[in-house]
Amino acid sequence: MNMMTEYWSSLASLLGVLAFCQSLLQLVFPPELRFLCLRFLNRLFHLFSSYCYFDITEIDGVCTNELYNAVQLYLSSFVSNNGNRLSLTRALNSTATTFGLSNNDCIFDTFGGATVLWEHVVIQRQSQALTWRPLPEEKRGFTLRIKKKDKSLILHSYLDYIMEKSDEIRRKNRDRLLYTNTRGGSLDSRGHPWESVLFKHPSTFDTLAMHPVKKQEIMDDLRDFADGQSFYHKTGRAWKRGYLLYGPPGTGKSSMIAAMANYLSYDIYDLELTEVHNNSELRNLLMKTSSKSIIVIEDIDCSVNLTNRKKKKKNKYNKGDYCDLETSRGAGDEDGGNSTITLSGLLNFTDGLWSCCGSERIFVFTTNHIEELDPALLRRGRMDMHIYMSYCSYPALQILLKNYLGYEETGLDSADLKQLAEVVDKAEMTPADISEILIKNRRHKHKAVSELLEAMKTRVERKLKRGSLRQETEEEKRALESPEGGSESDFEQSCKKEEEIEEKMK
Ligand SMILES: Nc1ncnc2c1ncn2[C@@H]1O[C@H](COP(=O)(O)OP(=O)(O)OP(=O)(O)O)[C@@H](O)[C@H]1O
Repeated sequence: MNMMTEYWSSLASLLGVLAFCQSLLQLVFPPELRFLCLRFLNRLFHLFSSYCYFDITEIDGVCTNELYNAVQLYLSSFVSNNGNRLSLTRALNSTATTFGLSNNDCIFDTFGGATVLWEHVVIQRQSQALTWRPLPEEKRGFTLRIKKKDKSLILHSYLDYIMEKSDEIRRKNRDRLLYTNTRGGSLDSRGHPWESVLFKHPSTFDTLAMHPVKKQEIMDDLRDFADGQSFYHKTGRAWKRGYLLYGPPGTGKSSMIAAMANYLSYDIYDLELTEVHNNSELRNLLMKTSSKSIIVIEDIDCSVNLTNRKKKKKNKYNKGDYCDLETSRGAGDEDGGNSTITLSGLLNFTDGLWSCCGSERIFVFTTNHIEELDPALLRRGRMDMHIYMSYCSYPALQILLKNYLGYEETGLDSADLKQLAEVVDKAEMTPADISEILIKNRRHKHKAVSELLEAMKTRVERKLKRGSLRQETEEEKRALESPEGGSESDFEQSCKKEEEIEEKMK
C-alpha cells in the first residue's frame, strides 16, 4: 500500500515538473520561434537528403488539377498488381472498374531506370475556404519522391508520359461511338454532319476467326501505327493508314473493323457514300471527323462508280440502292464537278492535303470484288495493307470451335477434328456459315461437330459433282463446236443441260 502511495506521489511531482518545463518552454520559445526552428531543421534535412519531393494536389486553388487526375489513372493501370489495399471505383454507365491507391498508401514505379515513390496523401480539410464552389471535405494529393539526380528526367519526360498514358486509359474506359453521316447531307441540331450511337460491338481479335499469324501481323501493324507518332513526324508522312479488306461475303470484314476499333479504342465513322452529294461535301465530312478514329467505307465497289470509266459499271452483286448511284445522280460528271463524287474526290479524301486535317486516322475500305476497283485506289500509300478475308481454314475453325463450344476446355473427339481438318479447306465455307451451325447446336457439342462435318462433306461432294458435270458439259460443247460437230439445236441442248446442272446444284 505504501509502495503505491509513493508511486503516485512521484508520478504527480514528475507531471508537475513537466508542466512547469512546458510553460517555461512556451515562455522562452514562443510558437513562432518553434515553427522557425522546425523549418530550419526540415531544410537542413532536405539539404543533406538525396531525395526531393513534389506535391500534386487534387485542387489547385479552385481549379481541378489535371495532373492529379492523370496520376490517379496512370497508377490505377498497374496498382492492381502491386498494391495490397486498393480503392475501387466505377463511373456511372461504365463497364470498367478503376483501381486506386488507398489513403496514405505508397507505391514504387520505375521510369527510364529511375525509381520513384508515389504516396497518396489524404488529410481532413480544416475549414471551408470562401469559394464559389464547395470544396471536398478531404484534401487529397499525391506526393512524388524522386532522387535529386533524376529530377530532370522525371520533370521532362515522366510527367508527359503519365499524361499520355492516362489519356489512353481514359479512352479505353470510355464507351466508343459509331458515327454515320446524316441522311442527304443535312446537318444535325449542332450543325454536325455526323450522327452517333454508342458502339458496343463484341468482336475482338480474340473472337475473330482467322489464321493466327495473319492476325498477329495485323495487330502489330495497328499497334505500330498507333504508337508511331514520332515515326510519322520524322518521316514527314501524314499520320494515317489505309486498309483494304476484301473477300467473299460472310468472311468477317465488318467483324474485323469492330475488332480493330476495340483493339485501339478508336471511334468508327461509317461513311455512307450514297448520302454524299459531291466532293466538297465529302471533304466537309472528313474535316468533321476526330482523330483516333477509323473511317469506313463498306462495299466500295457498290457504293459509287469509282473507275472513272466512261461506260457505266455493271454490278455483279446487286446491293439494293447502292448500285444505281451513278445513274440516279446523273452520271457523266467524271472530272470532279460539283454534282457527284468522283474517284479523284475519293482519292483526295484518303490521301490529299485534306486527309491530313487532324491525325491518327485509319481508313478502311471493304469490297467483295477487289478486281473491280481502280488500281489507283489500291496502290500502297493509299491502301497500305490489303487483307484477304478468306474462307474458313483449319486454324480459323479452331478459334470458332473454341469460342462457340469451349472446345479447348473440354476437348472434342480427335477423330472428328482430324476429319474436319481434312475437309475444311475443300469445303470453302465462310466463318459466317460455320458460326450459324455452331450457334444452333451450341448446347450439344458433339452434335454441333457432326452436323458441321456433314455440312462440309456435302459441300465438298457438291463441288466435286459440279466440277465433273461441268467438265462433261465442256467436253460436249467442244465436240459440238468442232467442224464435224452437231447442229445448232445440239448446241442449244448442251446449254440447256448446263442450266439443268445449275438447277440441280441449287
Ligand atoms: N472471321 C470471322 N470470325 C468470327 N466470326 C465471323 C467471322 N466472319 C464472319 N463471322 C460471323 O458472321 C457474321 C457476319 O460476318 P461479317 O458481317 O463480319 O462478314 P462480312 O465479310 O463483313 O460480310 P459482308 O461482306 O456480307 O458484309 C458475324 O456477325 C460473325 O458472327
